[in-house]
Amino acid sequence: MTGEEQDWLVRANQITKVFTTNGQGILALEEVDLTLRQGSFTSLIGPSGCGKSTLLRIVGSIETPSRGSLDQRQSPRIAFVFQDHALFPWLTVLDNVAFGLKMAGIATKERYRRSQLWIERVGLAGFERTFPNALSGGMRQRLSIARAFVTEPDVLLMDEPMGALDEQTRLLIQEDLIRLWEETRKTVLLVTHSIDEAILLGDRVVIMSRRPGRIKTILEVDLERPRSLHTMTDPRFVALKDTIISDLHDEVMASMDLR
Ligand SMILES: Nc1ncnc2c1ncn2[C@@H]1O[C@H](COP(=O)(O)OP(=O)(O)OP(=O)(O)O)[C@@H](O)[C@H]1O
Repeated sequence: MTGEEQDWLVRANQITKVFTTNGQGILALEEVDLTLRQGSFTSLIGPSGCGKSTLLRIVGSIETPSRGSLDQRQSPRIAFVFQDHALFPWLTVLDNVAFGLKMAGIATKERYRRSQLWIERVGLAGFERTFPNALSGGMRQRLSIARAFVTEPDVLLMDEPMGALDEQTRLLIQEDLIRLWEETRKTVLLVTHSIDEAILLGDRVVIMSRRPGRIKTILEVDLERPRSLHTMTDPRFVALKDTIISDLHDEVMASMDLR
């Protein structure tokens, strides 16, 4: 058996997804196979509209495939981080983080202890009593990350979590995510438009073709950990980026009918 056959946690098999709007069918995904190995970080990249979010939602069981199946091993607990934060504006930072633990039936004292720990880990100490609308975009994103990690999920599904942030804030949060991931080794699927982010964070980068989305290429990221923002200047990083740019360029041009 190969490593992948032994260690998989979630496996999408031959997933096809058709959306029907106004009587018209849109083929979003076609026969996609994707395996998430336990403790691995997978980055998913591809042209706009190729079905990345749809695939992530199917992997997280919040969308159903039209054809194909999803296998999960050991009923993994799944948490999401989305770009729009999905925070509760009427709850403080502390209560936003504690919310998932409350739903899981964790006793008050313990859920505040764990929440406080994660608030500190993402650099929000001192903001426990603040409401989300008084936080900057970067702080809100940190809060979303704390909220996802605090529930100790087996699988973390992140859809463009840093898409709305300015470059400096994005770099800081990428650095935080590298550290948090290297400490916790969650199984992660990250959808991103950023090639740098995909390589910097990922153990492998899955490149999708234009719609209907299929898996075009899977590239292993052969860069040792711990990583930092300086990893981006490593010649292997630059070479990998070059390969991905060529692959994506072909797909984006074709998706716009520019070839
Ligand atoms: N609920 C829906 N109803 C109808 N069509 C949908 C729905 N969700 C997605 N689609 C369509 O499916 C295709 C794939 O969408 P999806 O959001 O998964 O792509 P994406 O690669 O994540 O895009 P982007 O990179 O622009 O965020 C698109 O053509 C989109 O319009």
